[in-house]
Order: sequence, then C-alpha cells, then structure tokens
Amino acid sequence: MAFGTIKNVRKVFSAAELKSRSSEPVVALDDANFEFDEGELVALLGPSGCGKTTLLRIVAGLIQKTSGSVKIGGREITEPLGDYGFVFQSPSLMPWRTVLDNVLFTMEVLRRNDKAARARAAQLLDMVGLGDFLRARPHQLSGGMQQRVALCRALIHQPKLLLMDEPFGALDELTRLEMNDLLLRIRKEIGATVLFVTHSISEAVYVSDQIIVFSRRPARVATKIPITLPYPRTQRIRFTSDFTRAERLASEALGIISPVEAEGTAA
Ligand SMILES: Nc1ncnc2c1ncn2[C@@H]1O[C@H](COP(=O)(O)OP(=O)(O)OP(=O)(O)O)[C@@H](O)[C@H]1O
Repeated sequence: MAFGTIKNVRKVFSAAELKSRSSEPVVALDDANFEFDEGELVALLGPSGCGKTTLLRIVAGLIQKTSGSVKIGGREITEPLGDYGFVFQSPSLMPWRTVLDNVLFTMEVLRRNDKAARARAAQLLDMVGLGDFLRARPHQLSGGMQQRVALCRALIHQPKLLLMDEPFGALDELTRLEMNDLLLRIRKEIGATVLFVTHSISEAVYVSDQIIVFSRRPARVATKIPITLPYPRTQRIRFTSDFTRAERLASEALGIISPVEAEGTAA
C-alpha cells in the first residue's frame, strides 16, 4: 500500500477565508490525485499560483481541504500532522539565537530538548557542513548556510515526512546545485519521504523519483513522470539523454513546448 495517497483533493478558499466581502471564492486545487511510497522523493512542479503550497499545507494538516482524501501512513489527515518537517523558501531563523539553538527550537516546542537532542542537532549540523558554526548567529551565515540550518531544524525530531516548499528558490544557481546534492545525501542517510515543491524543471528531475506536474489553477495533475535515473546521482547526469528526456516530458506537460516541437528537436 502507498505511504501517501492524495485522492480527489479539492480546495476552494471561500470569500470569508479571503477576508474580503467582494471576493469571489478561489478554486486553488481541483481534483488532485497521486500516490507515493515510503522513502520516495516526489517533486511537485507547476505554474505559479496553481496550488502547490496549498497542497503541502493540506498534507501537513495546517489547512482543511474542501473535499477528497489525504492519507499519510494509512491515516486520514484531519488535523495538524505531528510527524513532519517543513522547509520554506525563506529560512526564517531567529536572529537572536545561535545556529544550534535555532535547530533545537523544534525540540523546545515538543518539550524534548534534552542531551540527546543537542547531540543530534550537532550531528545534523556536522552532516550539512556546519559543524564549525554551532555558536554562530544567522547573520554570520550565507543564504545557503542558513537554508542548511533550516533543513536541520526540520529534521531534528526525525520526521517520517519532509515537506519542502521551494526551499532553494532564493539561492544562486551554484549554491542551488550544491543544495540539491546535499538533499540527495541527507535523504539517503535519513530515509525520509519528501514532497518537494519547485519551479525548476531540472531541479525536479535531478532530485526526485517521481514528478507530479500540475496544470494551471485550478490545479489538476497533468502528468506523473517517473524518474528512473540511477543513484548515486552526480551533476554529470544532467548531460545524459535520459535526463534531457525527462526534462522534455516535464516541459511538454507544462505546455512550454508542444509534443510535436519536441519530436522535431529530438530528430
Ligand atoms: N489563505 C488563503 N486564502 C485565500 N486564498 C489563498 C490562500 N492561500 C492561497 N490562496 C490562493 O490559492 C491559489 C494557489 O496558491 P498557492 O500558494 O497554493 O500556489 P502555488 O502553486 O504554491 O504558487 P507559487 O508557485 O507562486 O508559490 C492562489 O490563487 C492563491 O491566491
């Protein structure tokens, strides 16, 4: 049985939720359907405003769906899911706290900030290459380093599910490539299941096992693209025909190129 099942999920933001009397309801998601296995990394790709963030928030139980079913680990999500980590586009670190204490924040909220938690935080920070920055403050770190701290904060309580909302979207390209490799390495070591929202076709192909391509709002799943590129993946894989084929399929699904054009290009 699949670890996660998204079935006929629809989300309409009512005029009341929009906090404006004159607003029309917004259909953010219309009949989203897909499944994923435990340990899988699923990239969610789609045009801006098509409801990707909304879907992550529904999966986390932070907002209610209008209809449909979301099951994680066999359980229907009707309230905030305890066992998940969330990484946003902005690292949102607390500037007055050290790197270590930012990571431990999750454990404070869970009232599990003990010696073992501190040891794990230090171990995670070491794993992402920040072992020498435990006592640093966020302003002393680059954007990529701050996002590594945010990743450790999301993983400190060993969640089964990691939700990532354009986590590397604000980084320069080289840092982003590095973070893609870091994500692949961390995921191998930790074994979490990941739902990963991105706007980047090549990032989606590089990091994922499956790409779910959404149509324009109201979003439906346009295509599911299995990514069968072998592991371990290194940047060189971007220059293989299997990689460019997956990019082409995603570009077609997004309507960036037509299938006919794509055939012409390939010839
Ligand atoms: N809390 C909310 N109240 C009302 N409407 C909302 C709310 N959150 C999202 N929406 C609307 O739902 C639609 C989908 O938004 P969402 O942020 O999920 O899209 P997205 O695909 O993540 O976009 P992007 O890629 O630009 O981040 C948008 O039209 C947005 O205005």
